Amino acid sequence: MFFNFTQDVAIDLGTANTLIYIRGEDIVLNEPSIVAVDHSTREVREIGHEALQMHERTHKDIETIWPLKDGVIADFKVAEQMIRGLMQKVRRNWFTSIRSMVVCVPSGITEVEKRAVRDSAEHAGAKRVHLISEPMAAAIGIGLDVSEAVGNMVVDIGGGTTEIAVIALSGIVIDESIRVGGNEIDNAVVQYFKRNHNLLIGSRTAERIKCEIGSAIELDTELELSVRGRDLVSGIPKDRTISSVNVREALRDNLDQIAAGVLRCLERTPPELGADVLERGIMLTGGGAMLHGLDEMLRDRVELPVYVAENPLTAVVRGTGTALENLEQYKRVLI
Ligand SMILES: Nc1ncnc2c1ncn2[C@@H]1O[C@H](COP(=O)(O)OP(=O)(O)OP(=O)(O)O)[C@@H](O)[C@H]1O
Repeated sequence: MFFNFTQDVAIDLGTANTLIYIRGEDIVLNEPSIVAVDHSTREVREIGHEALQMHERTHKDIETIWPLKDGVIADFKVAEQMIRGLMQKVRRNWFTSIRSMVVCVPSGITEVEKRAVRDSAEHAGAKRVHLISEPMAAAIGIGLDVSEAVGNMVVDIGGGTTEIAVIALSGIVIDESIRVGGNEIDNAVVQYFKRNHNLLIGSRTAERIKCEIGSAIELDTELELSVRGRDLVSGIPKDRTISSVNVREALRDNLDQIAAGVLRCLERTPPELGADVLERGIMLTGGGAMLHGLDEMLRDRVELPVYVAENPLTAVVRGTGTALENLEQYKRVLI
């Protein structure tokens, strides 16, 4: 009988979600990038879904930590514990070790930040670590041939950052990473209802509002949602009905920043590649691409075709997984 005690894995280590792909299998894990630790001993209590259940509901002995901020590792030790813990959830058996690990990172990452990712992956048990930039992984993940002498523009809207890139000949020709993503948008929703409606809501409620009734364009029939928060006048929890019109207003500044980033990249794109983008359109990936009407809003602003990828949340890990499966073929796209 043959036992294989090594695994090759691809990881989309995201600000909001971590996804793991195992060579020869598929995406085997998709969990929020959060860890609950004991406040005094710093021992890990829960990782992923279980830790998210505790978020904003903890007492003084438990702390929930998102170890990544703006797409990069902000808490090295916790990031390492998270990778180790999530790998344990998908490990075939106790003896299995990780041979190769491909990890995606934002395109604007510094050398120090790259080092932090490598070290975390190595400390979590990976013997060989390769890095790939997020927009490149997203492009591969949605099936684009990145090696062609043709320009493709990808906009990956994640939890911490929006990565905009024009890719051709296995390289990134133009890129921009802006620190606006789903978290910033949720925060804008919290601030909006606090300032304009005297209603204090938690970040998870803000995210639910964004996903359920948030939109980038006017709706034929505007929507309403009942939410719970603290009434800042009476000081007690209340149910309130909020409208999609208000949510859109809350999102406006952040969406304007994303549109401005796309326009800046287009202005810097060499004309031949710009012509390719005009023909092929701009592809949106990442969870933020699922915001209702974002493609339409961007289409109006940049006057180019804009499409949402089929599975925007898994595009990056799929591309990272494809690079892992074909390391030789993709060696030029690895960092
Ligand atoms: N329907 C939706 N509408 C708007 N935003 C959404 C929707 N579904 C998910 N999101 C947002 O997508 C974000 C997560 O996306 P994703 O998993 O691509 O990010 P990430 O890879 O963790 O982050 P980063 O790439 O910045 O490190 C969250 O902020 C989430 O709120």
